[in-house]
Amino acid sequence: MSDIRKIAVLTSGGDAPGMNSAVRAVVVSAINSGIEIVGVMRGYEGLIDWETQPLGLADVRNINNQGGTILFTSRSERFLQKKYREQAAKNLRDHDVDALVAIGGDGTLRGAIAFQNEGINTICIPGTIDRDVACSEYTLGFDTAANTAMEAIDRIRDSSVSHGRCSVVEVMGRKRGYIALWAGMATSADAIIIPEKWDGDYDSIIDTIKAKHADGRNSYLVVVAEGVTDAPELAQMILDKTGIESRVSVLGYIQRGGQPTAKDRMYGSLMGAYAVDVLKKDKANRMIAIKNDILIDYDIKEAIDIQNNQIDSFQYELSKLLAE
Ligand SMILES: Nc1ncnc2c1ncn2[C@@H]1O[C@H](COP(=O)(O)OP(=O)(O)OP(=O)(O)O)[C@@H](O)[C@H]1O
Ligand SMILES: O=P(O)(O)OC[C@H]1O[C@](O)(CO)[C@@H](O)[C@@H]1O
Repeated sequence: MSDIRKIAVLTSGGDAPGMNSAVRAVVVSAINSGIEIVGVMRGYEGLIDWETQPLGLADVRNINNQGGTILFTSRSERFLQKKYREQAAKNLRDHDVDALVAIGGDGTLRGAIAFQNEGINTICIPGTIDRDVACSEYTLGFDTAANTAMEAIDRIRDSSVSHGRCSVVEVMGRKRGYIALWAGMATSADAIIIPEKWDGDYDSIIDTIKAKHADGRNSYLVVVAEGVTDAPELAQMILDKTGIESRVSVLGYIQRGGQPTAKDRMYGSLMGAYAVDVLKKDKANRMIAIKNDILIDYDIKEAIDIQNNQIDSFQYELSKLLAE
């Protein structure tokens, strides 16, 4: 019989489609196991201010299809300071909470590691559109974001073709190029610029566009991951060197919103239920992850030490080959 009687759940960092499914699965699994559950609002901020609400089955009914997070989220400057983490830990202890489930990206995981020092057992679920939690092959929200970006780029291309322009589309991803690679490959972009592979070779992009232009093509698509290069400067360079009118679209926050895909609902549900199982086994401070499409859990300190700044070279090379 597990010692866990009451748990808290929060979402933190950038919101990601699928977080609601994870919250729902945590709540339903906990209640089914006789565990009381409290929702912490606005991530680590709500933990510091004890902004919470008890969660019952009715609170999580019909939320699988909702974008964003019903618990709201934040980037908490205060949680970086030990005195506020102590306050948050005191709040949990004062309310007899035995463990915390934190759903978020690698920053949220770092927060959980710092929180471990305050004696709080935290289980993390990877939720971020960036797919940048290296220990896990998948993070909640990526599939929805990549599909949203793909659909937006499809629309941009319609206009680009009509006008005979080059579209430079900037997508999110923080320091990872997964959204750019997937959305770019799915829309047969002429060039995809991602941090893991970018060597600053603007000339090859210009040469590719010139060659296609000479071959009779009239529109072009370049997908750029945020932060790698300046999209307006790139568009200007394309105009200057090819004479082709170029326009920039920054997709921005539409990539974070919207109804989650089936994959994000499914993985959110699986990970949320798994997190409660981990607690029922009296495990502490674990990171839930997907490896070879199977759910596993790591010690959170081991999880953060897993680094992977690579992107699948086969996929990247194929994206170039298929950009005919
Ligand atoms: N080293 C740390 N110590 C304590 N808390 C931290 C640390 N790093 C991050 N956090 C907390 O975790 C919160 C979430 O991190 P961050 O804003 O980087 O988002 P994330 O979880 O990486 O998600 P996403 O990448 O999708 O935005 C931070 O706002 C901060 O409160
Ligand atoms: O919501 P904010 O704080 O502007 O953060 C934007 C960042 O969050 C993400 O959407 C998710 O981490 C990144 O892709 C992006 O760089």
